[in-house]
Amino acid sequence: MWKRNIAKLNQAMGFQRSSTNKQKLQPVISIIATKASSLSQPKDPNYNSWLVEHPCALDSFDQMMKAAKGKKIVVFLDYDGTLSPIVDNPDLAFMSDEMRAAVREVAKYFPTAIISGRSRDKVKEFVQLSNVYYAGSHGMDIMAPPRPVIKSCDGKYNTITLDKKRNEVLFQPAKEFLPAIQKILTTLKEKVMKIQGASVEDNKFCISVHFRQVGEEDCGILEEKVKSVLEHYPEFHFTWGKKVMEIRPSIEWDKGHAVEYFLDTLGLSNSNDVLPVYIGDDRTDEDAFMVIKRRGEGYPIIVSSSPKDTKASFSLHDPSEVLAFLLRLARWRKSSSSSRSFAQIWGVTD
Ligand SMILES: O=P(O)(O)OC[C@H]1O[C@H](O[C@H]2O[C@H](CO)[C@@H](O)[C@H](O)[C@H]2O)[C@H](O)[C@@H](O)[C@@H]1O
Repeated sequence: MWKRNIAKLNQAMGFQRSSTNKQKLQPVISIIATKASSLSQPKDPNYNSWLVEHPCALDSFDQMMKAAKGKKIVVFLDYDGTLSPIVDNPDLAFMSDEMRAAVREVAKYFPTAIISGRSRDKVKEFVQLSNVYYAGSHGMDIMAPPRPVIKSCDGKYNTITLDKKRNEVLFQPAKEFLPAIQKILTTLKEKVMKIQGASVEDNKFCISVHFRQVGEEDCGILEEKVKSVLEHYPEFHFTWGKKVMEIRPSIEWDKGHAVEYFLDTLGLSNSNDVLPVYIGDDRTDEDAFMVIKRRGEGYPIIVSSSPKDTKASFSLHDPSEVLAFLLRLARWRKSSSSSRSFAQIWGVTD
């Protein structure tokens, strides 16, 4: 069983069957040791037919990279459910060291941004990498490369500031909503505290109300409470995520805009040789998938272990497949003709 899994994972990551190189096998062995890989589990028939429409990005890897030859790949990654598995306690959603190493490796060769619903500080604390860009609050809090481009949202939110020390720019299109967000947080915490298992997470420019650990009988009451608070704040709305209600200011800015913003600041928005790869698992990632689809070039990849309605073109079953994909992507780039890193090519420090 072990040997078969190793062979399967090696194949997924593009290693030769006959490879006995200990170093190459190491990450594979540790993946298997740390978590049960989806590759060892049979996939249900519905999933298999869904895969026809959304082929596995590992199986399609060679074909995808053939089309990517000569293009500038830019990598966008969601955090929860993509880089880290979904767990009951949001504070414990750590990513593995293997995943961190894979993201670090990818970011050596391609500009890489993490776009999360979490606060930017929180996701940075989880990821702990200095060679990636971060966007928190579903893209409403972006720390981007230092390009002098000002992107406006409805011509209203030109809030770029220069962080001289880090030499990066901060873009926060929902800054004016901060006082209201603080008020909503306080009220929600008071109300929600009474419901067992519910919790409120401060994501800076948005708020998450978690109900993963709330009994089914209390979920309706929780929803009513959240709605009753929002009645007093018409400039906010809520959306559903994975066992979470996400309260956000109603501005026209989402993960899709964040992708466009990063491409702009990287000076790539008008290039036709740019190929964004976006990997995400949740509804909010669909906005980014749509942007990539609209551009007509790039790979929107959904992480899902069950069939779901999505704008993504490719799929990965779970974070362990994300890990295999990232390792393979870095390995593909490393072995292609030029071994210059993204930092060398783009003139940035990694
Ligand atoms: O955009 P993301 O990085 O995917 O963030 C979306 C939400 O993710 C987190 O919640 C989800 O993951 C938790 C940990 O696995 C899980 O307990 C929860 O049920 C999921 O909804 C995060 O806590 C939220 O604030 C994010 O909005």
